[in-house]
Amino acid sequence: MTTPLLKAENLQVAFAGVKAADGVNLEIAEGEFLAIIGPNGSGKTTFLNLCTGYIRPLAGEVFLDGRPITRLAPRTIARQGIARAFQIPQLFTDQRLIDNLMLAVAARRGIWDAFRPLDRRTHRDEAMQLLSMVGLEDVAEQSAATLPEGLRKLADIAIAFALKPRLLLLDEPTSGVSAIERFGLMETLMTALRQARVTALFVEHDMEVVERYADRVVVWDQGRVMADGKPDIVLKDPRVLQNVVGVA
Ligand SMILES: Nc1ncnc2c1ncn2[C@@H]1O[C@H](COP(=O)(O)OP(=O)(O)OP(=O)(O)O)[C@@H](O)[C@H]1O
Repeated sequence: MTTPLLKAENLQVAFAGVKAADGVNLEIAEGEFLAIIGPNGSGKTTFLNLCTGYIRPLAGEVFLDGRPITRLAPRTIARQGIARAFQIPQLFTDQRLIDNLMLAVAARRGIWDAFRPLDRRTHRDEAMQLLSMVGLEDVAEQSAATLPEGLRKLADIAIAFALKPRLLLLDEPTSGVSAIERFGLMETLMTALRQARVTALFVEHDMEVVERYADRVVVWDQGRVMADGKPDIVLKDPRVLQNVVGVA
């Protein structure tokens, strides 16, 4: 049997008595595109925080490629291959887009290289390649502040790719993006993931996006996984319809 890329085993977390993870078990295979859905406050973001080391569980383990990462620092986990893109893009808005990308490349390579003229050229080339992966090469010189939300989301994804991750965690990639732009953003994301051979997990509230793009959907409820399977089956489950989709 092949080792899953990510494995969560019996994760437990409580905040002031509220169980944000109440025995989470989940495996993600290499190459999967997995959606996490669930009501507000059910523990989806907490799970991403556990995988990236931002919070530590009271009990349980997270394994990357069979090796425990649960108690490692977030930057160590990032270096081992887990990157993250946020619901609110994490950009330096007073900087040009290309500068944001060059900083991300420099952070991976070792920041001091960025100040040597020769290395600056390599950083710039890699930054442009990352921008072209998500179709943003034409706005590279623009200030990040001037970009619409959909393009900022793509820029944040390009920054996550700068880490050369094996697993990308995305918190609501389509939130704040107009209905018209949503599918375009997802198409670009899917192409970039395939091209870079990156496995991904995304938290999503838009069921049309989940149905159209996810290979598998995992449903969270009160800090637990309540359903797990193919979108066309899970999204028809009456319990899921009632608890998550809001249709009785
Ligand atoms: N740092 C924290 N301190 C205190 N309580 C927290 C913290 N993080 C999460 N919680 C609580 O843990 C529970 C799970 O929150 P979490 O953000 O993981 O849910 P979620 O499913 O991502 O919700 P949403 O869909 O609204 O983003 C909630 O009751 C939340 O208030």
